[in-house]
Amino acid sequence: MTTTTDTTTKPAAAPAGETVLDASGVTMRFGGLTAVKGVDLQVNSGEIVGLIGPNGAGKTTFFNCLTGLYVPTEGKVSYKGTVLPPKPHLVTQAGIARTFQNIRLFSNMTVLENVLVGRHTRTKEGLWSALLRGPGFKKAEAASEARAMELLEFIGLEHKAQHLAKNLPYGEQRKLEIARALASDPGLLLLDEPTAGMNPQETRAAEELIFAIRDKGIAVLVIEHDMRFIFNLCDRVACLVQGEKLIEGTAAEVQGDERVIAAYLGEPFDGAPGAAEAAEVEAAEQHAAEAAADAAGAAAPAKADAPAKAGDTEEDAADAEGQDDDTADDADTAEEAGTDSEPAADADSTTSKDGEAK
Ligand SMILES: Nc1ncnc2c1ncn2[C@@H]1O[C@H](COP(=O)(O)OP(=O)(O)OP(=O)(O)O)[C@@H](O)[C@H]1O
Repeated sequence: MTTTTDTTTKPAAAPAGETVLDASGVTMRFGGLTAVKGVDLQVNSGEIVGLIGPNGAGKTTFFNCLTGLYVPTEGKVSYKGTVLPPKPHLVTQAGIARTFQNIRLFSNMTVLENVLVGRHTRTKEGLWSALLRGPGFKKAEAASEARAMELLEFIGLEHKAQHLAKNLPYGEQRKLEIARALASDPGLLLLDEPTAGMNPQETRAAEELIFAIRDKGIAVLVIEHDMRFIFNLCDRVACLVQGEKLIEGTAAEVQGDERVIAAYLGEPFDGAPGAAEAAEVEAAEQHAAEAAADAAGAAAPAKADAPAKAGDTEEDAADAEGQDDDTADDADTAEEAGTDSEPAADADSTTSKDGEAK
């Protein structure tokens, strides 16, 4: 018969300063899209590290690479010096837990049961043992339940242990997710937008909770869009832009970096990730527009004095009209050509011009 073992022993808290997470050169491609590009990031014990970046910067994809949900195209992820296999359950077993951007509770289970689910990686309950409910199983079950209640007390929800998860207010559901993640006794907790949808009081409470988690010796890596929250909370902040790490530093360093501000405002800046690709696209568009404008000029009736060549505006055409004897014909020609050779910056009109030119 399979024996029941409760492995409730907590992993020893890392000594201060030990590298808990070491991600190096993590790259994730989806077909032609590089969502994460060569990202290096370390998180040390005793630290709260923030990961920020505009929408679509690759933050969640990076989390998914860390937790084995995605197999990175390149790079490796180590936890306390051991390279992690890209399998979520093995990553959890190793000591990394996470929450998700969207709440993923078992809504028809009680608060306590939700936390107990999070304990399963720390217990080994054999099938026979579970079916027969022998003394070993009962002991393990009681230990798990005690630990789950301890966690509920820690997040302030012990009085709601028997409530259905779906009946909790939003802020408490978020807390419960954190308790469930903590139930696997992690050394590193990854939080994906833990305060999304929270009111200011709930956000403040979440901040307190994360500090308390750090004080228990658990390192935290947190994605969040609420900058006040991030800069208040984190010892270090890394900013991703278009999949690349733009900057990493203290809250003050990152907060004051004008490239970060520009990235959030969507303004271009020298050396911005993706800037080279954007410049290539711009040059190609410019080239196509010039070619189309030339073709439009060539397609116009070949009158030596006709003004309707590429780049001429309608005003030019109208001026020329007055200088030409064949006024009616030239006016039509000039109008068409002038309209068709509007400044070449508009990619859509470039396409249609191209079509017409051919
Ligand atoms: N499974 C997938 N298949 C294809 N593309 C994906 C996949 N997951 C993410 N992406 C793309 O990768 C890019 C990064 O997405 P990701 O969700 O990681 O960004 P994010 O920084 O977390 O954004 P947000 O702050 O809005 O959550 C986006 O362009 C997204 O569309």
